[in-house]
Amino acid sequence: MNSRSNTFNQQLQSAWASQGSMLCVGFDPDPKRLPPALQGKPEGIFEFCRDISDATADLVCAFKPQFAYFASQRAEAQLEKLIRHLKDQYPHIPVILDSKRGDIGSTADHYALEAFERYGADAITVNPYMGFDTIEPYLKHHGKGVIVLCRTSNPGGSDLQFLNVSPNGEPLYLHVARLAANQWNGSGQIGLVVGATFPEEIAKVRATVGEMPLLIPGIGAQGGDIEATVKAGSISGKPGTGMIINSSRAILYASSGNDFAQAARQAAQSTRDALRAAT
Ligand SMILES: O=c1ccn([C@@H]2O[C@H](COP(=O)(O)O)[C@@H](O)[C@H]2O)c(=O)[nH]1
Repeated sequence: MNSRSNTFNQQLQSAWASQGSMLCVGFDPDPKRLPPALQGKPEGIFEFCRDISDATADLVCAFKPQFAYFASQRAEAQLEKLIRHLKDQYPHIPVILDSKRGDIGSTADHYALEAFERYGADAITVNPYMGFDTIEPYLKHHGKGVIVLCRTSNPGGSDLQFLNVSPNGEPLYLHVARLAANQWNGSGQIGLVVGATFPEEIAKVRATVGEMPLLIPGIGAQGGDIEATVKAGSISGKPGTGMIINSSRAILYASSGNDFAQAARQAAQSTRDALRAAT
């Protein structure tokens, strides 16, 4: 990042203010669910995501491509092209590469290069299970966002994240939140993933981490409650900030027809409006 570029955090603050939205549109392009006009097209995945980004860019504070959907289809070149399109057309909207990386430092160095230099993402999601030395390589990329899994939206997240890990009975996810806020965030680059399916835990995380940005997946297809989520994650005195609330399938597949982009816009608009109404 050159010294004149905005950091991920600055981009987010500006996007919350100028877009008036905490909605993040997630790109999880399932080849079986592409509209008829794009099925089997060599760049169908790119075109699908591009058209949805163009239809929703004025409604969002961030975009979040999910790496696995591209890699499983040998469509990494389409992911590169998509992020280039997003950065060219919507430089004010941060792009979060959701790849949930986690490995020893020497390998993490390369995951960081892949995310920030190859793909040009503004932020990445990472798994904290292997500890701080596996997160540090991402932080060397000054200004880039590093969003750490904390309390994930899936039911099985409770298998580990709810285990008590301290004498006062603190669950692992809160321990991660405390570490992230008090020890790992000297450079202000860290955010946390907390699922909309667990609003009580969102509130506990918010109480632990102050104003740290929270990436919140789980509304839409996973059924998370928008009102409860916004209430739990809000920052006192700063409405409309602090949360990047993701919806992927409910927006991408709002229509299975060739009108997919208009339908995605309508779904994104009503989600953005519901988030605003709950703020
Ligand atoms: O705890 C987590 C962390 C990440 N995700 C990702 O978010 C989207 C959710 O998609 P929907 O279609 O809106 O359910 C997807 O890319 C997941 O990999 C998550 O769901 N939960």
